Amino acid sequence: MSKESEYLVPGHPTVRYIPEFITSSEEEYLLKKIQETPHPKWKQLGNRRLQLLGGELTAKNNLLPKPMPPYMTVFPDLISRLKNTGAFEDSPHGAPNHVILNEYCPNQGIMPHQDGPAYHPVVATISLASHAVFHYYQYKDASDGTEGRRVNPTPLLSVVLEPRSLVITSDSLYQDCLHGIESIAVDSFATGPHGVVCVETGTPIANAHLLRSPEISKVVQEGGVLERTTRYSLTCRDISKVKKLPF
Ligand SMILES: O=C(O)CCC(=O)C(=O)O
Ligand SMILES: [Fe+2]
Repeated sequence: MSKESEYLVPGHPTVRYIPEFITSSEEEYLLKKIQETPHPKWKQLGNRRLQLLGGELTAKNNLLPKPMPPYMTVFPDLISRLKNTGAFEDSPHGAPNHVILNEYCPNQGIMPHQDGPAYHPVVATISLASHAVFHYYQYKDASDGTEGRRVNPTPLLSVVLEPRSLVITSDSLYQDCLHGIESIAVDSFATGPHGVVCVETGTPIANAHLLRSPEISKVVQEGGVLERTTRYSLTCRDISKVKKLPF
């Protein structure tokens, strides 16, 4: 499914955006299961909390495997559905074996970062409950003599992630670029000479024509604001090295 050109973000063959990857009733079910999770399963970070599904990474980038919750493997069986997209065809296990469940309240985001070498370079992210504006960034050219790798603050590419959508990032966009979400409560869009841009970063929204929700696509096409509510995301990847357990 993901290989179909209708889902490609123009100019970026390494991003596929698939709206309505899950249904509203599946979303409702997943949110209920997530909200029922016992408190100790959440890891509190400085500005958000998360759960690791499928196990933890060791210092040497091995996965210490643990069973996934039934909502990933039994119903709605998101792992099989992700496998069916074809995105993990060439990955070591042919399917994701690790998922980060992130919770973002309004005003929470994630700094531009790279996901690191433990993973096969394909990431599939399902969004639940709220939209997000997801930015991909490049490093600045270090040939200007500066030390270290500075990030160009203007995103290379920005996409709107609707609730229930899937976004698949792979290849050079995964390996060479960074990605992040601004820590704001309201996303604003304004019309300009080159179409609608995200006001925060000044970048056009590359998947505007692929959006499915009438409310979101109206704002992204005509300008306006989208207030964030709490968003949950399931970031699914395949960790190459899996530690064998002694049982
Ligand atoms: O929540 C998202 O959409 C992105 C999460 C992410 O980049 C990560 O967990 O590495
Ligand atoms: Fe990430």
